[in-house]
Parts: sequence; structure tokens; C-alpha cells
Amino acid sequence: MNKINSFPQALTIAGTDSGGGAGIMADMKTMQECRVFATAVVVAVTAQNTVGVQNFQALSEEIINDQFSSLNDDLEIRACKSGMLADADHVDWVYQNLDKYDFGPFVLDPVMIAKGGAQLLSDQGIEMIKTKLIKLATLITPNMPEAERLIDDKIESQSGMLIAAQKIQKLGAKNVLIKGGHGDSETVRDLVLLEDGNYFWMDSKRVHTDRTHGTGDTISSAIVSRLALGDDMRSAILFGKDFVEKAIKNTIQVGHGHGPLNHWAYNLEQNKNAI
Ligand SMILES: Nc1ncnc2c1ncn2[C@@H]1O[C@H](COP(=O)(O)OP(=O)(O)OP(=O)(O)O)[C@@H](O)[C@H]1O
Ligand SMILES: Cc1ncc(COP(=O)(O)O)c(N)n1
Repeated sequence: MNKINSFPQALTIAGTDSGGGAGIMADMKTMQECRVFATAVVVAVTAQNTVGVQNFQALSEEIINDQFSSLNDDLEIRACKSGMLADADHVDWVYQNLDKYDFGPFVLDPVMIAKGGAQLLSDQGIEMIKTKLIKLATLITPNMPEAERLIDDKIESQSGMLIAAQKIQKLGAKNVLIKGGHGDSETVRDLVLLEDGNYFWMDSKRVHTDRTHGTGDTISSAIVSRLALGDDMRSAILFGKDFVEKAIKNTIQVGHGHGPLNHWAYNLEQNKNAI
């Protein structure tokens, strides 16, 4: 690799959030805090705040292809993730570009419905993820409703969560993280199923807060950052969980709805002089 271009670089392929709490904005803030250089392919633009998504517009195939090509021509992307992909055409265009260029390990966050209720991926888009894009995924990170949608079945127990992860792995993703943030149990349980068939649980105490806008984006981009820095999958996921937990716990007051996370929290806790 050219020494001039050797600083760790990561990529998010997703939608913007004008409110700053989720999507590409949450991804880039997280990557920045994780000490990797953040880059982005914008797939869609949302008019959004902490209360909800008021409107969105997905971009053309040409400008999406050109963004990928610009990155490939100049940068050395070491790991990438996807987030909001809007519809089947956009999932397919992202698939074609990731198939064409080597941007390192790929974390697929199958964003379907925003916390405020807006549908960010069409039904045909979900099918395109299940049949095509998932096959490129080094890791997929569905929340519980997304995992249920991927397997077209309900998940009603912890053994059901493991069976779901195994079914999702069979669809083509190498590693699976099912996030357990939804619901109101006192303990939040996430499940990780690794490529070799081993699995482990990540438990944390539920933080009782409505400031959880962008939790999924934040954990997936923390994982991508650590993959870009050379961590193995298990360490990267454990780091991601720690990063998001601190970002949820140390609440900041922004907006009137589902407030954003505190992306400074991890470094502030690690090193009081970091920021
Ligand atoms: N209230 C909470 N307390 C503690 N941890 C939480 C809480 N909510 C979410 N998490 C953690 O945050 C991470 C993301 O989980 P979540 O289920 O919220 O993802 P998501 O629904 O995809 O997020 P988003 O809706 O932002 O895309 C997981 O590690 C989960 O355990
Ligand atoms: C552009 C974009 N990407 C992802 C989310 C999901 O985040 P959340 O479920 O916390 O609203 C979002 N609201 N907007």
C-alpha cells in the first residue's frame, strides 16, 4: 500500500439525517471518535429530526456509481458498512459496486423502519437484501424486528434468537449480530453468531431513556472502524457494544423526540483529556 495513503479509512453507504443523530451523520461521528478517516456514499437524503422523518429522496444510479468510483480511484477503504438503502434498485446498485470494488469487510445494517416509524426500505428492497446483498456481508446487524423480517418468522425466546441467527447465516452473511435493544426487559441481550458456528451473548443493563436515535448506526460503525483498524470480528463487536453503551448512558439533551446519542462519551470515559 502507498505510504502516502496509509491512514485507516472506512466507508458508510447510507442515508443522511438532517437532524444529525442517525444515518451517515451518526456513522461519521462514530468513525471520527474511533480514530479512522470517515468517508461516505450518500444513497438517500432525508429531511429528518428527532421527532421523525418528514421526507426523503433517493439519489440516481449515476451519482451513486460515481461516488463509489471516486473513492476507488483515490482512497484505500479498509472496511465499509451500509445503512438506509431505500428500495430494491438502490440495494442492487450498492450490490453491484461492492461486488466490483474491494472495500474490505462489509457490515450490512439492514435498516428497515426508523424509530419514529418511517419506512426507510421498501418490501422489494428487503427481498433484494435477502437474496443478493446479504451474500457479500461479512457481518449483518439486524435488530429483532429486522431479524424476524429476514426469516419471515417470530422470535419469541432466546433459543429462537439463536435459530434465527443460524437461518440468517444460511442466507449468506458470514457473521450475525442480532441486537436486542427493542422491548422493555431490564437486561438488553444481543446475540453474536460467528462464522465458525460459535456464538456468545452480550448483556447490558437497559438504560431507561428515549435518547436512542441512531443506536444501530452507532454500533455498526464502531464495529466497522475497529475492523478497519485490524481487529478480529469478535473484538470489533465487543468494542462496538461498549462504545454504544457509553453513548446511550451519557445522555445529551437535543431535540424533542427520540434524542441522539453522545458520541463523545467513549473517549471522555477512556481519557478525560481526549476532547
Ligand atoms: N435502552 C437501551 N439500553 C441499553 N442498550 C441499548 C438500549 N437500546 C439499544 N441498546 C443497544 O444498542 C445497540 C443497538 O440496538 P437496537 O436494537 O436499538 O438497534 P436498532 O434498532 O437497529 O437501532 P436503530 O433503530 O437506531 O437503527 C444494541 O447493542 C443494543 O443492545
Ligand atoms: C438516514 C437514516 N438511517 C437510519 C435511521 C435509523 O435510525 P433510528 O431507528 O434510530 O431512527 C434513520 N432514522 N435515518
